[in-house]
Amino acid sequence: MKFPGQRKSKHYFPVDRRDPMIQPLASPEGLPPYVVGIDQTLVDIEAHVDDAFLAEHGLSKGHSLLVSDATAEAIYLAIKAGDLVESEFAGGTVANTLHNYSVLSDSRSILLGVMSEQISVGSYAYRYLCNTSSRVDLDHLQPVQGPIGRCFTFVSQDGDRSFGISPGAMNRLTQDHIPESVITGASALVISAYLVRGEEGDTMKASAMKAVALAKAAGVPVVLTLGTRHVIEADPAWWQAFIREYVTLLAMNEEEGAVLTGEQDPLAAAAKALAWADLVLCTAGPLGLFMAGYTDEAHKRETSHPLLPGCIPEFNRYEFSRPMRRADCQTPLAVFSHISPYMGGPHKIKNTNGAGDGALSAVLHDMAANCFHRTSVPNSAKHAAPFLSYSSFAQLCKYANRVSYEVLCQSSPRLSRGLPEREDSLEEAYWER
Ligand SMILES: Nc1ncnc2c1ncn2[C@@H]1O[C@H](COP(=O)(O)OP(=O)(O)O)[C@@H](O)[C@H]1O
Ligand SMILES: Nc1nc2c(ncn2[C@@H]2O[C@H](COP(=O)(O)O)[C@@H](O)[C@H]2O)c(=O)[nH]1
Repeated sequence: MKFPGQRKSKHYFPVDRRDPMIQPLASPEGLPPYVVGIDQTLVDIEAHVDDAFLAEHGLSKGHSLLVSDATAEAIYLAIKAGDLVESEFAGGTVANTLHNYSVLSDSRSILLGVMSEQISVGSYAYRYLCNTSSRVDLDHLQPVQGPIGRCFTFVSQDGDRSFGISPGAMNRLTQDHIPESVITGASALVISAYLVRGEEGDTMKASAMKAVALAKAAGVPVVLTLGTRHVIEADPAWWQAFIREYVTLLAMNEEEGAVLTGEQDPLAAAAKALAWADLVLCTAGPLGLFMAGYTDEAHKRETSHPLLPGCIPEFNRYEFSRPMRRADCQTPLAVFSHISPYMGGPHKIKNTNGAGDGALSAVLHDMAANCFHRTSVPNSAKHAAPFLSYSSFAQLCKYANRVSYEVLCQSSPRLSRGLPEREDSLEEAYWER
């Protein structure tokens, strides 16, 4: 496993070097960690359109809506006829996150979902497989009759994107394709709110529920990304109860946070969501991102950064602490952190698609690195308490933000490579410009 972000030596732990303190990895528990995720397998078909096109096809700007087969066909014909298709690339919010996690960490992740049984060269299923990192293990995908999903991704002139989803067979994952040992052996289980959005007869929701129940019983952190506000606003109370019951890490953007919590301010939304989740990542577009979580009073660490104003005054005071589950804290202390976009954001944003997924993959990488370090160096002072991540809230924000920046600089939501090797430390890259 590659370390999350290049650091100065004081932060560096030599997981790939011989070290007398490192215990031999003899037991099956000592195998390298992996992250497992469940997603609707779909391909993003990107087209640049104006707002009139969205209105004509009943799409909602900035959101993801299901479309009927007839609408999908009309859209497809229109974008082909207008020569508007920019790219066709593997997508799916969880699959993007796993792909990016694997690229960043150079480690294995496992994707659960469906895949067309018959694949011909050039088909969407073929493209999906070609565009997925070889570090993402696809061996557990369920073979199905019929096509995977299509996600028409419309990029507007202002860079905003809207999705029209033609599901195909993407919601047909059945419970017998949720292998118990794969879930219980993972460093984290990643799911999205999209998984509950199906039609009569779809089995995806029940399969996802089986997985989260297994993860909870095994103490595996469940990571939920909200995906789009439409799914949440249909029943915020159901989601609050679901998060309280199952979710360790909640990832959302400020819009999704607003419908879940009723709070427009991303910091206030993150703080409110702490009533249900242990750790919250709330991205806020040009405002950067916020993290909220718990640490034990005994392990709190004060920041050396300037204290920030906000709806919670000096909210970042303890951002040098490391996140813990609330139930693992004797005296839980709520901790908050914020970071503005890396370098103020790219000079030119190519595509905001997947910027939030990118941030989440960085946090997952840090969590998995923590599991790896715990197994490799169990006596390390780093594991004096059951922390959820290797790094502090402040450092997690920095890394997540850095990865989002990388996604904004390219046209696909999936990283084509890891972070630049010559970036000696995140700090230096920040301050040297
Ligand atoms: N317009 C922007 N300018 C600078 N940074 C941005 C911009 N939009 C997004 N980002 C960066 O990408 C991250 C995730 O973006 P966001 O749009 O909030 O996620 P999502 O894709 O989930 O809606 C932000 O936290 C920020 O770091
Ligand atoms: N699994 C699903 N993924 C979806 C759906 N609608 C959109 N998406 C994917 O989201 C990413 C962009 O993520 P964001 O962080 O920028 O919002 C994109 O690649 C789409 O494939 C869906 O219904 N299900």
